[in-house]
Amino acid sequence: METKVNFFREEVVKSFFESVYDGVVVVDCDGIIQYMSSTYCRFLDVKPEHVVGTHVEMVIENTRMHIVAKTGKEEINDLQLLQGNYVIANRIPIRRKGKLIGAIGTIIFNDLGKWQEMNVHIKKLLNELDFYRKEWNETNGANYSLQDLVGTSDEIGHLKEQVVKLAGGDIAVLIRGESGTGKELIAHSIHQLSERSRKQFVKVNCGSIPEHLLESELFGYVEGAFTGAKKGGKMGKFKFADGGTIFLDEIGDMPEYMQVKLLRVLQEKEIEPVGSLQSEKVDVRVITATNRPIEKMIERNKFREDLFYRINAAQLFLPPLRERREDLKILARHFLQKVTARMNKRVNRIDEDALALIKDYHWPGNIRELENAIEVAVHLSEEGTIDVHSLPSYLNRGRKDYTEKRTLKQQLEDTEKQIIEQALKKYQYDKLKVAESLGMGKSSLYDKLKRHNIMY
Ligand SMILES: Nc1ncnc2c1ncn2[C@@H]1O[C@H](COP(=O)(O)OP(=O)(O)OP(=O)(O)O)[C@@H](O)[C@H]1O
Repeated sequence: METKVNFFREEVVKSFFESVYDGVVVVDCDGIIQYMSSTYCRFLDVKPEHVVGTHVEMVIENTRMHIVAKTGKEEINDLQLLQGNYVIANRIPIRRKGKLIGAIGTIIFNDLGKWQEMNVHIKKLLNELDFYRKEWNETNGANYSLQDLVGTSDEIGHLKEQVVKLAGGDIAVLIRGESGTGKELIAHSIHQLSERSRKQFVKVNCGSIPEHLLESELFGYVEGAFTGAKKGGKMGKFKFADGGTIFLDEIGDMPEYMQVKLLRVLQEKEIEPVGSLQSEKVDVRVITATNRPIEKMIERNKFREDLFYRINAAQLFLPPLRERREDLKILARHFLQKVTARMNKRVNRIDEDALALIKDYHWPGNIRELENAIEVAVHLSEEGTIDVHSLPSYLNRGRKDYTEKRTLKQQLEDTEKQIIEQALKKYQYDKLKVAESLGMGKSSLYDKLKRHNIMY
């Protein structure tokens, strides 16, 4: 009688599992499958006798059964990607006399037609969510802070001190430096450290927005402002950043008519959306960045001097990577860690020859170029080590050209050019100061500027 009841009980449980759920799996506390319903086996195209005794991760993709069987924390209505589609998964721990002995998991995808329809809908929504999340982070979030600024050189140390000093208060900061030196990272850090950090950080790349759209992007527009204007109008970036910080990247690329409008906004602290007759107050801290020689542009009437003084209450200068070579090693290692974590590939060494090559190269694209080079190297590396062969070949070529094909005179000329360019940047293109700092007369400086074809 007892065996009959047991047999009956087992059959009831099995039929229940088979009819109510589209898939049932039971694992022990080590994640080993003890039971899998026949519908689940059919769905995964496996045989029950092959899966029992196997670790669940070997059979079911994206499973978390072994985790629930370890932690004892149930997971209800989780979306799990299985065979290219999402199913609803429940994972419940099994306990005997209070002791965790495994877990039971169920999945539902019931009416296949309906479910596929819903799947398409879910995937579309998840894709959209992903897109908006990225977009939001890119434009509205200060994703970096001062801790992300890697480097042990005096230049970086000094820069960090300046950032801390300038962050508090509402002073307008102009960040200068070649492309890829970390200007955006500094802008994020200033915002993060300021009293405005709980409000928006809004980035606008003045160089990449088509000229005719820039005004409405920055200041917004009202309904009916122009053909194609959205119903209800559109909020501009300045309004969006209200209470927070706006980062105007590539300010040197701002068209001249917009420079006038921007100056007015900075002076009056109010914006006028396109098509509106009324201005609106905004409270925004302005941080700008450029890699262009603004002083020279002012001389040529390409940039307004009054705007320059508005945005330039304080200035931070980011030296190019080739001028702080002592940071190269630590930066290369930093990017190695970052890239391997993202790619899930184990590469934990950069050998001495590869490091020497990295230190020799002149890095015209600065830190961004270094980051890309390390990413390539991680892809190409073998046996967990980056060597000279895994680094992009142009690093090698650069060194050969430089040392083998150039005469001493040419190399001295190159160095002279580099020193003058650095001094020009340091003294913001004030030729008198540059000449003084280099111990030469102004006319001799002009001769060299011409000879080296340096723009000034
Ligand atoms: N000191 C640093 N430590 C770590 N990462 C850095 C550092 N400086 C820059 N980076 C990284 O280098 C990349 C380029 O930096 P960023 O975009 O801030 O440069 P940028 O000067 O604003 O460039 P662009 O002028 O082209 O816009 C980013 O991925 C940034 O995180």
